[in-house]
Amino acid sequence: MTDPALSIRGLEVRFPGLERPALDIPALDLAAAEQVALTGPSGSGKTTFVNILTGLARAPRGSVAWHGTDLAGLPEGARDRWRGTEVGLVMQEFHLFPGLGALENVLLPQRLRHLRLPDGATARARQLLERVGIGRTGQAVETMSRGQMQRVAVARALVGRPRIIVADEPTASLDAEAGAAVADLLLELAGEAQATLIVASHEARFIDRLARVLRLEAGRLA
Ligand SMILES: Nc1ncnc2c1ncn2[C@@H]1O[C@H](COP(=O)(O)OP(=O)(O)OP(=O)(O)O)[C@@H](O)[C@H]1O
Repeated sequence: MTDPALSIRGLEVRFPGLERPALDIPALDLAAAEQVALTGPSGSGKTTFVNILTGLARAPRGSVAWHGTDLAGLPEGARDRWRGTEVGLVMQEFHLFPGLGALENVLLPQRLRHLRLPDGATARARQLLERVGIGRTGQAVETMSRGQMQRVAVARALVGRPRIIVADEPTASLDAEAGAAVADLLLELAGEAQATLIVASHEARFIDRLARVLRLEAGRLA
């Protein structure tokens, strides 16, 4: 693989009280724009891995390099800044801000990161909301259906043009129809943006649609 997007070497994460490492990944490379499922039984290390991949937690041993930046060598503040520009996150429980409309939710991370909104951010947010099928951009998010909420979260994840999109059980709390719509949007929009997509999921109907499947078993890639 020439110039992988992600290159992991010698990653090991241990927690107190556990005999074996929660994660033990000697080597893993992902190409840019690859679409990857992360799956495995409960307790196999998926959340731990997502936290390491997104820099929410620091790798205590080994290297986790995205486009040449080794997250293991960055302190927390630098990892947060890196995540803010490089990663779009979609979580199971949406993490939207109640009381604000869809458009303001999509723009909120941009507002917090930059002192003023970057040129074109509002236009791009509106365009993304239209793309994910949210017509009433001022509707307070807490009044939306769960499927609509997750579609707002997908638009928010993409608005800053991240090179990496990580979704943690994005369809687990949605019914089949809403889940399928969110899966379609994630695959299409990540593909169009040529972003590397990593989806942690238990759901066969989603996993089967991703080009590559990483299966964790007791912290190791099977
Ligand atoms: N902070 C922690 N302290 C101690 N043990 C932990 C900690 N975080 C995770 N673990 C342990 O590490 C292992 C992997 O946990 P992790 O949450 O990554 O699994 P998972 O595959 O995401 O599970 P699930 O699908 O149930 O969410 C488990 O044995 C868990 O109990």
